[in-house]
Amino acid sequence: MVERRFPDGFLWGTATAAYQIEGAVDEDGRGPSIWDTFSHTPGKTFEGHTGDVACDHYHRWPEDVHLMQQLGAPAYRFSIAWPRILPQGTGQVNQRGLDFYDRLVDALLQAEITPFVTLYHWDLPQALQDRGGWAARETAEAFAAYADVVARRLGDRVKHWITHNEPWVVAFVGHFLGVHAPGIQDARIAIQVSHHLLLSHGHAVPAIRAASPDAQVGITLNLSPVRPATEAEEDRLAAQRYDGFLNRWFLDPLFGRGYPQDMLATYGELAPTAQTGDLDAIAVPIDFLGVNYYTPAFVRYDASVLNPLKAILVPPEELQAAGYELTEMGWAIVPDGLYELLIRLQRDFAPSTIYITENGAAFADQLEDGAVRDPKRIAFLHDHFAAAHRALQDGVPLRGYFVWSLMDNFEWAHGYSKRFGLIYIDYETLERIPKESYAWYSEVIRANGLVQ
Ligand SMILES: N#[N+]C[C@@H]1[C@@H](O)[C@H](O)[C@@H](O)[C@@H]2O[C@H]12
Repeated sequence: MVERRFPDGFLWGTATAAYQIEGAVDEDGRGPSIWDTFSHTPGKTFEGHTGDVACDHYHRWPEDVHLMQQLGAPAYRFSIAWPRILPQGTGQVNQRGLDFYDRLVDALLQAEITPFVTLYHWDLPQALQDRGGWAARETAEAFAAYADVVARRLGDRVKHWITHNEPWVVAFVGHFLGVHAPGIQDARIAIQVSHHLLLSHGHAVPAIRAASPDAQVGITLNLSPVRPATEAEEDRLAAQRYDGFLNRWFLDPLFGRGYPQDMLATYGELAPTAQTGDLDAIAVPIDFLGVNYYTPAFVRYDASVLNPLKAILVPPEELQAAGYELTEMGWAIVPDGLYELLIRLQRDFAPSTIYITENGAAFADQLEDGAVRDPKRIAFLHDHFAAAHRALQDGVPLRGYFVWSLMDNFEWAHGYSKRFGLIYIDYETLERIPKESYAWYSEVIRANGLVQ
């Protein structure tokens, strides 16, 4: 008995990203990316892990497509490695790189799986970083040219395009915190990078549409409801600033409102340099908003922090002491946060369509007697699916849900120490072992809903 049935045609899927699963970093003309450089820099990743081999998806993709087919998910979100297509970032196109994705797309369609293609999931060609990276306005133009090349090759078959994955992480984790590639720690650069990422999105959308008629084009943002640690005025104001930093800084310009005035005031002379026409380009209408949701942001005021936000995240141990269950990432498990986020997006921005382009969790998965029992992941997904269903019933235009991730993979600075997959990867043998959650999710897809 299906208690929470989703609409007919709801797109259940899984998600991955090129650098996290492909490996084959020196094969078929691929150029180096900033994550090749970063992961090979001592001290940057867990135990020096790199994406050199990853899950070897570059060679094992037929098996992976078969596993998707067996799962029964009608959609698959993956990213294209810019350095495979344009090894120098611009200029000479590497046909063998295009050929790989051409074969993958054809195999997905053959398996009746709808491809959702993310054009940028963090693996900037190192050659572009050497020329300033996302801090340079020229990289925004290079991205649009790259989007054009890919859409011309795949646009007859790929009809769902995501320009960027999580520009907030690219800008602030890669250029302010410095714990992601390229490892820069500069607030002014990070804010300027956020502008160039949005500008590149604005220039890529028309290029994609020109090359891929009737395509649906969107962008994926990492978004969270922001909750003050206490009801104290200073915490509430800090949460408001953090909401501006994390959510509204991207949502407002994408939905035609320009940068939020309160954040421009907070940033002061750190505010980005924009040219006439930039905000109009960024506000190009999109067909859907991709939402990556993992956990709320719990925030408290802290005058001692150097950045102008004067806000810090409540540490995981405090959340745990307050009764929240945590994932292996130290993120509080709050399914209602997904409902709260979706309702807020519908109320404040009213996107025509929303896809949850990532939701999932890392747990301490163990291979025992050839099987991986992951009840916590099943419970996590069940409760988040239920929250999504509730939002659907309250009118949110949710059209699909991609579980992060199809398989365990290279979790950026955490290397292979965090497992998010529905499929367990034995990194010694690269064997794929579907976890219990894989079978459970397959049942949800077959029933198109939750059965209890
Ligand atoms: N951490 N974590 C898991 C997951 C990461 O593996 C993805 O690449 C990102 O898009 C997003 O951060 C979410």
